[in-house]
Amino acid sequence: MATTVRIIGAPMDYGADRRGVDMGPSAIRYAEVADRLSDAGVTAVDDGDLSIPRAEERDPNTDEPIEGTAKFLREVEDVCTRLEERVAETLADGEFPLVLGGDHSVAIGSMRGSAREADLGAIWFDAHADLNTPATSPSGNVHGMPLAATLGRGAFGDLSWARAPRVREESIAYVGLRSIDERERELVRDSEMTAYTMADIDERGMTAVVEDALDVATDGTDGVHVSLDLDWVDPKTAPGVGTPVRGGVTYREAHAALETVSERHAAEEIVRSMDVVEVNPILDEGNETATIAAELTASAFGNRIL
Ligand SMILES: NC(=[NH2+])NCCC[C@H](N)C(=O)O
Ligand SMILES: [Mn+2]
Ligand SMILES: [Mn+2]
Repeated sequence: MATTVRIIGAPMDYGADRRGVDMGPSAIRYAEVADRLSDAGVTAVDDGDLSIPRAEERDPNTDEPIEGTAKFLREVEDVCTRLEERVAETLADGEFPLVLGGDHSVAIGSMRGSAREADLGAIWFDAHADLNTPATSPSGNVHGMPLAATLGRGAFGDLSWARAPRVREESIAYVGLRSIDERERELVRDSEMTAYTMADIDERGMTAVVEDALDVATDGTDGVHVSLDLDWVDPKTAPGVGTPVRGGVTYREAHAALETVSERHAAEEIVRSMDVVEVNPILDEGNETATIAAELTASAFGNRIL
């Protein structure tokens, strides 16, 4: 990818149950994400972090006037509104926004910002569907809801999210699903989204699946958002995540996926924005998960063995 990559840290953990993902941006920087991008031949500029008050100083205010539960909803909205602005500005400057989370609710901000001036498709690399609404969520954690919020589904009170941006369900493809809540299953089945599960990857191989996912996300859109949740990778390989699910993608499959994205981008300039989320350094072993996050990011930007 030829353009300058602007790194935007979003050290937010309001959307997750377990403390620690707020340290994700530091850990991924420590794993030399900027140098790895330079090695891949792209210019990376670090914009620093959004300022985010610590969760202890806040009240989870679960008594929101909404149906169901969404903890720290106001706080998540505040951060995502600021992130949306930063992402939109970055794109307006002709640069590429790379958002480092933080829990997966940061994707609400990245996607809304990326979709402001474009019809946006997305590839969601994740063990989870993240399509819960406050009414269906078993946990009340907003990191299980970012796709619902971005699509304007569910009762998010009077939040700006209710006004859906230019993201259509049929332009979203999941890759690697393996943990879906009971009520969420119906939401995914009844949606227009395309879902490639781990079984699809077993059967067809990662490269073929990602090629198809790219077809879905580029069809009728102006560009693609890549959302990379590190719990997509098998927890034996990437243990530093708050909601690990066994049976995930291997180290090589993960690289193959991001390499496939970058090949298509090299030919067609399709990727507009990306976020790398859910790295939890407290649960990690020797910063391994953050290192994999940084490596996969470099693969997405064209880093190759030869
Ligand atoms: N981005 C994530 N790690 N999401 C995990 C979501 C887990 C579960 N589905 C929930 O709603 O609570
Ligand atoms: Mn997720
Ligand atoms: Mn996940």
